[in-house]
Formats: sequence, structure tokens, C-alpha cells
Amino acid sequence: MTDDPGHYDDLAARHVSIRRVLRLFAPYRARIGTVVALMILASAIGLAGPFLLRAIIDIALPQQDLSLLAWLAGGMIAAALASAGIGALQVVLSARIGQAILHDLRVRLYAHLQTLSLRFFTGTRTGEVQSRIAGDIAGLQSLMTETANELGRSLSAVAMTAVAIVILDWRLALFVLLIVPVTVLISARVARLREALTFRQQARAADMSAAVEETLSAAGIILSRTMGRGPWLTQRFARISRDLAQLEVRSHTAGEWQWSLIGFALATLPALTLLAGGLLMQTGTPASIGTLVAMIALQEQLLWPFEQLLEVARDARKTRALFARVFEYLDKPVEITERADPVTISRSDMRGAVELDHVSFAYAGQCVRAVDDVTLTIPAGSHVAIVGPTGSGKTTLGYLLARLYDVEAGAIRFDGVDLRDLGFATLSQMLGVVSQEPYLLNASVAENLRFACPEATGAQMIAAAKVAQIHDHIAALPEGYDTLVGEGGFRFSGGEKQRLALARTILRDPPILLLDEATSALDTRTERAMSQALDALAKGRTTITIAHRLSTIRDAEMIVVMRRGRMVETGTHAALAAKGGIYAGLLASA
Ligand SMILES: Nc1ncnc2c1ncn2[C@@H]1O[C@H](COP(=O)(O)OP(=O)(O)OP(=O)(O)O)[C@@H](O)[C@H]1O
Repeated sequence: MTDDPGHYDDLAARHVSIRRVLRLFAPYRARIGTVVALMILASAIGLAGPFLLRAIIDIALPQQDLSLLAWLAGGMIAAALASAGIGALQVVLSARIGQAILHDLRVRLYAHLQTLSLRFFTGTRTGEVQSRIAGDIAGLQSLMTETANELGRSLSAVAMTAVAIVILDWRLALFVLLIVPVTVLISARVARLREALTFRQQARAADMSAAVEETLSAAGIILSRTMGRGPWLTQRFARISRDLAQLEVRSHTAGEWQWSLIGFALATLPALTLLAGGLLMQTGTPASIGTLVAMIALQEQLLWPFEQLLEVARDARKTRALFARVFEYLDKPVEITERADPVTISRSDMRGAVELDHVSFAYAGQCVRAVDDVTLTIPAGSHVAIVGPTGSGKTTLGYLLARLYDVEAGAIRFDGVDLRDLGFATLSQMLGVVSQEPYLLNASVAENLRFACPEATGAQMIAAAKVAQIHDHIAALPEGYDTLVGEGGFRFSGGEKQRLALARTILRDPPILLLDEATSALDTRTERAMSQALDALAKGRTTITIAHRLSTIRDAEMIVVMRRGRMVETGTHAALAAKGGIYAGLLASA
């Protein structure tokens, strides 16, 4: 889809405008002003050279005035020195501005992606996100800093030189400047060609980073080894890499012969100028030899920045392709938003009552509701278990409780407040989640625990780990709490990861605990020990357990049975078992 040029044009038109790009520069107005002033100064000083040259040829040399010659030559050296010094200063300053702007953009994009709902992340490849934050912004970085630099420097040089050429001899100037529109036209064509290619190239680069991310991770390697698909994956990677290489070559070489034409046209200018100078000799007001030499020197001075300017225009279009990809993500709507004046509740005032009021939800593009008209009141401090066959909507219900998605109809309330009215901080303080596949950051055990509660003391951390029955294991490791957990927690077993995740949630001390199959990876002994710990922990807390293993939830005050998104049975274990319905069937098949 991203390869379709029509798609690209539409995307770029929707997200990128000059105004929007300029807004990124706005906070750095003063510094940009300084750089522009330096550029103008450098080009103005640079211009003195040809005029000094003319004076040497037309006055100092014919008159054999050595002292004037020394002054004029010294002036030429001083001008070259000053413009080189100012040029260097201006490069440093503009590099700093460019980096600052891109840093802002990168952080804005990261912060924006942090606020997007789970829907975005379940529908997007991780490698794609990474490629936009890292790859596209890095591309912009080199393009923009160089482009902005060149633009300023070349533009002022070209403008100044053009003025100087006109002052020298307007007739020759007219002749020289005639070539400008032709080259600009050719260059615009090449730029258009390369812009679309850049977009495709970045999309391929994202494919590549997604492929690496997906398959060169611990989980990816396990999958490819156990399925014997390593060679196939390598072939797939080779295909993406070859595509990328070809696009890379095309985007660098597209329109190359047109580009050479520009170079040729500019290279013929000195010869044509001399020819024109010769023709002017026939008129009543010929150009002096000094003027002709100075004119050619100025042209030399003009050609390089002019070529640079054309290249800048070409690269500027490439940046449009990169901006399109970055802005597309920046424009993704935030679905889960915090109200302007959210309700906040202090920890001591939280009770932990949960109420589901005719809650319904369907995943995007699905006509069947994953949760369908669920109404349930969970009193503060009670233990409710949610069971049901696979795919019945239990995990989805958990997502709704954590407001990872918003309900489509109905409402969920904690302590009588609609989740959509609660402040984000209050919500995450109220509900602690231990999910089916706990995720650990690739950091030390202590850092993982402190992620939940940065101000936790060592003693608090140990206490939480003890409750989660993981302290002895951590303490026995050579590096104890400083042990690195590995990518995704691979250093630890499934059961250990679950217990670490539990310890992490315990540290937050939430009044409502949501355990989604949280004890599924534990052996029976550890599970029994942990369930005692959880019982102790559950005192004064509301506990909602999403369970497959019915043995773990026999003591729940209420068991809710779900089927195809609907709540079909509720009651205690004894009552439901005696009733002989779905729950009894699940028990029988367990
Ligand atoms: N991101 C998603 N997009 C579309 N459909 C989804 C998505 N996630 C889950 N579903 C569908 O929603 C339904 C409910 O899924 P859910 O994960 O809530 O079931 P579950 O009861 O937790 O199952 P299990 O016990 O197997 O974990 C399923 O039919 C599932 O295929």
C-alpha cells in the first residue's frame, strides 16, 4: 500500500505543509536570525574579492603601483579569511539549531505515541514505529541540517553575486542569468522523481526494521529454530534488503542525466561570457578585460552555490517524504483522553468498589462484540472470578477495566466514578494489573520493581518480593536485586516472571487487583504458597481474577461465567457446580 505513489501524494498533501514545517523552526527564531545575518555577512565579504581583482588588473598592474597592489592583494586575503571564519561559525550554530528542532520532534512523537490506545499498537508493527522515530528523523536530521545550512549560505551567496554581476556589467549579467530558469525547471523535475522514491525507500527500511525486530529477538529465534524456518527468514530478509538497495540506487540516480545537463550548461558559461565580451567589443561601450575576468571569477563563485541551491530544492522535496511519515503518526488521534478537569481520589479515600453497567465493546472492524452488555457490581474488598471458555471476552473485559480501550456502550465505575472521568494517575493508582504475559523491561530486577513505584525503598521492595514468593530466588542470585532480567525477562522462567510482576504490582498498593491468569505459570506448590500470600494481600482489596484453572478460584465470593462476550452465569462455586450449567461443564472438562 505504501508503494502506491497515489497513496503517497495523498498522504503528503494531508499531513505536510510548509507552514507546519516552519512552525517547527519558530521557537528558534532569534538563533536562526543570527545565522542568517552571519551568512549575509560572509557572502558580502566574499564578494569583495572579484572587485579587488578588477582593481588589480585594471589599475594597480597597468600603473605598476606596488603599494596599491599590496593593499588590494592583502584585502583579498583578509576577505577570504573572514568569510571562512564566519562560515565555520555559522555551520556550528545551524547544526545546533537543526539538532534542537529534531530533538523536539522526536520527543513529541514519542510522547504522542505514548498516549495512543492499545488499538494503535495491536495494529502496528513495532519495527515500523521504531523506524519512524529513529530512521525517518535521522534522515531528516542529515537532510535538514545540511539543507538549511546550504540554503542559507547558497541563497545569500547567489543573491549577492547576482547583484555584483549586475553592477559589473548589466548586459553580461542578463546573458548569464538567462540560464537560471532552464536549470531550475530541470531540477524541479528531478526533485519530484526522487521525492516519491524516498518515501518508498523509507517504507522498505521500515519493513526491514520490522523484520529484524520480529525475528531477531529471543522469542523470534525460538520460533524460527523450532520451526526450522531460519533459511526462509533469511531469504525473506534478503528480498527486502535487495529491494531497499535497488531503491537506494534509484533514488540517488533518478534523473541523473538531466542533472548532468545542468552541470554542463553551467560549465559553458565562462566560454559564452568571453564570447559575449568579444561581441561587446564591437559596440561603443566594450567591457574592460578586468571586468571580463572579474565576471568569470564571480561566475565561478556563483556556480557552486547555485548548484547547491538546486540540490537543496531537490533534497527539500525528499524531506517532505520523511515529514509525511513522521506527521502521519503525530496526527494519529488520541482515543483515550483525560478530561480537562478529571476526578482525583487520594489513596486513603479509595475503597475499591467496581461497577459494570451494561458494558459493551467490539474490536475495530469486528461485527461481533467481544464484551456484550455485561452488568456486574463488585463490592469493595470482595473477590470475584471471571471464567469462561477461550475467546469468551475475559481478557477484553480486563482491558476495559484498565481503560486500555474505552467502552462502546454502558459505563465502568470505580467507587462510583466513571473511568472516563477519572484522572489517569488516579486510575493507575486504583487498579493494579498482573497480566497473562507479564512484560519486564531489559533492566535489573530492582529497576523493574521500581518502575511501578520509583520512590520504593529497598525494604519495601523486599517486602513486596516476599509476598510474591520471589525474594528467596532473587536473593540467591549472585547479583541479587541487581541481576539483569534480559530482553523481555528471558533470564527468568514464566513462573518467576509472574511473581516478579506480582511484586511490582504489590509495590503500588492498589485497592483493586486484576489478576489475568496471573498464576497460570506456577507449579502447584508455588501457586499454593502464592495464593496464601495473595489471600493475605487481598484483605481490604477488591480482587478480580480472570482464571482458566478453576482450582484457584473456588473460594471467590462470586464467580462470573462468560460466553461469547456475555455474562451467562453468576454465583458461588458450590451453587454453580450444583446448577449443572456451563460452569459445571468447565469443571468437568478441567
Ligand atoms: N485486538 C483484537 N482485534 C480483534 N479481535 C480481537 C482482538 N483481541 C481479541 N479479539 C477477539 O475478541 C474475542 C475475545 O477475546 P479475549 O482475549 O477477550 O478472550 P479470552 O476470554 O480472554 O480468551 P482466553 O481465555 O483464550 O485468553 C475473541 O474472539 C478474540 O478473537
